[in-house]
Amino acid sequence: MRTNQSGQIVLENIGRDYITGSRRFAALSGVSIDIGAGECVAVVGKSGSGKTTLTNLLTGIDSPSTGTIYIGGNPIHSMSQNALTAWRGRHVGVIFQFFQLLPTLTVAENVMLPMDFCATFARAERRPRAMALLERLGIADQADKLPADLSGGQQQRAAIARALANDPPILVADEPTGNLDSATADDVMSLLAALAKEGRTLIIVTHEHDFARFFTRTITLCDGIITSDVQSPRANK
Ligand SMILES: Nc1ncnc2c1ncn2[C@@H]1O[C@H](COP(=O)(O)OP(=O)(O)OP(=O)(O)O)[C@@H](O)[C@H]1O
Repeated sequence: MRTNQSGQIVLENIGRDYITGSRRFAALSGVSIDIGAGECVAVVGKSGSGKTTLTNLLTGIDSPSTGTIYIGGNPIHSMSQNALTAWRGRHVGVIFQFFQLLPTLTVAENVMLPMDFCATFARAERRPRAMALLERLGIADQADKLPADLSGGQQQRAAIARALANDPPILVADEPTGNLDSATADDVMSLLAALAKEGRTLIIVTHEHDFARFFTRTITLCDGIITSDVQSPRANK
């Protein structure tokens, strides 16, 4: 279990405006959240409510128009793009609906990429670490295949292994089960929830209400504003 606060996320009065021509549109406004290390948080809301905008801010893929974001004490709202990219590689694992594995690299090479990019592990340690992660995700036997040769569930497991490559304190997943059948989706969500129990912070955008049991907290967005923020005991403890 992690004991430090590197997984703590504090957003204060966040706004994100998009400007199209002469129109300014507030995709998020007045969003303040304090998420403790190890929380497993669902972000829900109708299409267009601002969920992806919020996750892009948490991963440093995007920056807020107003407000502050401190992650593990780092002021990511004020970092340069280069600093953000370096920070993200070590601190946040990102999981996407459509996996986004590089199609020309093997599964193991995909998992090694974040380690290669950040040089977090010595070169000789990278493949063994990738194999250990794939073993943990139950797909070590797929390591030398290309992503296209795997099922959707296996590809998402590979993407989770890649997200864990640099042992980040935070995982952010945008609709990670949106492209999977319901049994596979349940397996993937169980896996993700287990990672939160190790002390990682998990933020998961989901449309699926069946998954409420996996979360310790559910944040609902509507038109860019938080309309509810409910803590719940994790039922599958
Ligand atoms: N680059 C952009 N330029 C202009 N408007 C944008 C841009 N990105 C998002 N928006 C708008 O911001 C609002 C929030 O979008 P966002 O993608 O965050 O919603 P969402 O809740 O993730 O939706 P979905 O569930 O459909 O993915 C939407 O009205 C969207 O049209």
